[in-house]
Amino acid sequence: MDHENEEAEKHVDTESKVITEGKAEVLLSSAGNVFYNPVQEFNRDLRYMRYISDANHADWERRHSDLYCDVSSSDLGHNADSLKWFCCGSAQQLKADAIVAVLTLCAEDHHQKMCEGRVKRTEGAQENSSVDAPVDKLTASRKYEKGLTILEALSASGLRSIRYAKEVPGVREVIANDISDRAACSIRASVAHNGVEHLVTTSHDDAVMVMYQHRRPSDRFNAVDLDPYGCPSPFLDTAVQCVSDGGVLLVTCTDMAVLAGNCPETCYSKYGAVSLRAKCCHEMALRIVLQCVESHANRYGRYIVPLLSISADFYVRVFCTGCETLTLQPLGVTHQYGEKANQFKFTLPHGPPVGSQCEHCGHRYHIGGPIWSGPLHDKAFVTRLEHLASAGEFGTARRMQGVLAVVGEELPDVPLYYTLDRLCSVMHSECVPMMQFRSALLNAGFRVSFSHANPMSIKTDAPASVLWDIMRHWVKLHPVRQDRLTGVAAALLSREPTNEINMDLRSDANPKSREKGLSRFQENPQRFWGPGTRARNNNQVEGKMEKSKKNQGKRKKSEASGPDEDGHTKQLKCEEQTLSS
Ligand SMILES: C[S@@+](CC[C@H](N)C(=O)[O-])C[C@H]1O[C@@H](n2cnc3c(N)ncnc32)[C@H](O)[C@@H]1O
Ligand SMILES: [Zn+2]
Repeated sequence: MDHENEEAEKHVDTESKVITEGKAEVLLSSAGNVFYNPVQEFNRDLRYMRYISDANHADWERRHSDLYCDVSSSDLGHNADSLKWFCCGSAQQLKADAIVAVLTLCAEDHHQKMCEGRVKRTEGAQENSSVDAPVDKLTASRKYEKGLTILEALSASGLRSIRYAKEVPGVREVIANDISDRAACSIRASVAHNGVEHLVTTSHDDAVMVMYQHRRPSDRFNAVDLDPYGCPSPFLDTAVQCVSDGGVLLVTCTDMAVLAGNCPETCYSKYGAVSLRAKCCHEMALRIVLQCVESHANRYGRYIVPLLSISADFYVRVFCTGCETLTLQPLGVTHQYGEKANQFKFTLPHGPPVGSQCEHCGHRYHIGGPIWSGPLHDKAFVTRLEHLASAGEFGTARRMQGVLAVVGEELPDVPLYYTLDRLCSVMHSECVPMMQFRSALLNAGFRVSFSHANPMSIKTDAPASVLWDIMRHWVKLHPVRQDRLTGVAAALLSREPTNEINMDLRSDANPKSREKGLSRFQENPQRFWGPGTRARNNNQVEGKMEKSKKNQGKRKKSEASGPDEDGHTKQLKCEEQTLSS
């Protein structure tokens, strides 16, 4: 046994517990000085799902051409896809207040290739639907000299890295890094315990340094996984530089309270965007993170393509005084010209899109953002993940299928959403059955979908005036008590509807995922569900972290308490009524 392993043995004492997840076993000291949160299994499961990136990845092609020499290279775009079976999907954290974004990073000069690749793939999609073949020839736990390189920058127990090694085919090296000496020892011991020393390298360093040392294009990683305590901002500048072109960055944020509008000023200082306490705050949180990563990437002539962006479903109370109508103001306008998919010109938009007072209720506005307003997910990527999830090889497969199905149904071009319970509570009205509300939107010629972030969400391209007219129509049929007709409700109801509303039920109002009875929205899975606490203080760095713990503790309290009891109960009651009908 070498010196490092002896050290590892010392730290992982006889009291240590063995935790099994997927094909990995990690040894954790019973002192609790290394972070491990069992409720993140779903998150980790999705990361191990092999997937096909949307990027036309020349580097990947070069590295793997001899691995996959039996793959025809006639359709470069499509085969690059096939070659890019990869380790990590991403994910919904089964914890409160967490979001995850999986992005492909590309250099800007890569854009043209990518656009061409996209077109080719679309054309060839039918005849090439069996893309699973090449990766199936590879095995996990075996080292491929030209295989994938993966960095788990903040590894804690090393569990993810070991699972990457044991469950992902075609890996060259996984670096499991952590700044804590206890964590590093624990990783070493678990790596030896699992017999994956040939694949997993333990690194005991500051994640920022590790990533800076891999900025050169030839040294970059195919995948970088960031799962910090709270906010990933300190790591983003280096992370966007050390991911290869078409490679993947996985970002987890557990400071949802900050992102969801509880501390807009903190959000601005960390993410460069103001968060809002609105019902759509979870999607807004994702969009804030995406714009933050994108702005870091842009500094280095790179851009992002979001593959999957998931928010854990957690209720946040809203204190806005008006009707909460949303309006988006673009910061730039893109015009396509010419025949080619990548020929754009950019102009400044006109604005602002609203007056000083809301046209529906007369209240004033809050301004939040900037946010990423493009698609949150890549459809092809999500479809692949759904296929893999339905193969059912993961502990959380059922949840995966449900969440991915809702994600796949989300309207890709409609940022943010309303929630039906909130529309009803603004009006002080009886709850509208969800299917009836959705039918009214469809009958009026608009599109509607759920968002995975909220079971009561209404994501639609209908203007707010149509939503309020549906509510006015509903209130005509189900009158509100006179004594409740005050404030915002009175202002909204003082106007006659201008759109003709038809609430007749339609079968297409019921999405497939709901029809199939999939487990679409997460439930609180167990006691102590949440982001997990930091590992116990055991070195200087963690000592420093402790100092800020007090402040975080204060914040956590408000996060953890989440919804107020009344609000939550009321929402659930309304949900039960509207969803069941
Ligand atoms: C939330 S835990 C990671 C959990 C892990 N990814 C999992 O799935 O179980 C965060 C880890 O980041 C480590 N850490 C904090 N700052 C770091 C830094 N600058 N460089 C490397 N590791 C760091 C901590 O020691 C801790 O183990
Ligand atoms: Zn209003």
